[in-house]
Amino acid sequence: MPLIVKICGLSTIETLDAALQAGADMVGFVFFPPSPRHLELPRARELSPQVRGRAGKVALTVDADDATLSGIIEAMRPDLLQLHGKETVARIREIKRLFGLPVMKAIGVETAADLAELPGYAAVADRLLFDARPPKDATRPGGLGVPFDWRLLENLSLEVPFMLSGGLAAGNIHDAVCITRAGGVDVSSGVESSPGVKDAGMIRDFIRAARAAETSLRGVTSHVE
Ligand SMILES: O=C(O)c1ccccc1NCC(=O)[C@H](O)[C@H](O)COP(=O)(O)O
Repeated sequence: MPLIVKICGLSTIETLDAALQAGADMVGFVFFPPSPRHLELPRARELSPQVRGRAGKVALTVDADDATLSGIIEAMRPDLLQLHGKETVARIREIKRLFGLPVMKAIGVETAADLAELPGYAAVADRLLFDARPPKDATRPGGLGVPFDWRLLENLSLEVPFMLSGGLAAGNIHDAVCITRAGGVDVSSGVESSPGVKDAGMIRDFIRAARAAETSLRGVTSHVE
């Protein structure tokens, strides 16, 4: 399966275009007011048609209520809901029932103990996203540009597809993919010149490096088989 590359936290026409032109498979939009990447609904409505079947549109929320989710879905018609808060298995089941959209649940990882909750989430989510567990005093639960110990995911066997995020950048994506064998990678801070400000050149470099990592991993595995 080809590596899925997701660029998250896009908020301008120019950088969204850079991600799409460079071949991003998914583009993410953040709906969380304390975030420097937060999008208001009119802006989401404006950017959404630009994606038009060129990539999967992902709406990222944090413990959003039904009315908030409904407004976002109406504004941008996402292909996937990324739930990046403390949503329980029961809440995910309810969101899927109410809105009929696939869900990617973010799991914060710092130690092996954080993987204990995986079976429950894997049973209900369509995808999982492993991100670094945020510090207790963080102002947001993700998009902090901090990696975790990828070796915790080594030899992970899951029925559901999973993606990797947290502090990824062009310079470390090769090791991240080779260690975790993740089916997808997700970046935000690593393609920004400052928090919330995406850089078109960094987006292109990241996608190029991710494709190179994918090719090199394929070479290794086909050699072993
Ligand atoms: O980006 C944010 O500001 C954000 C706010 C609240 C929850 C999640 C958030 N971002 C998550 C992501 O952008 C990605 O899924 C991923 O965590 C990338 O983070 P990073 O590359 O470490 O910035």
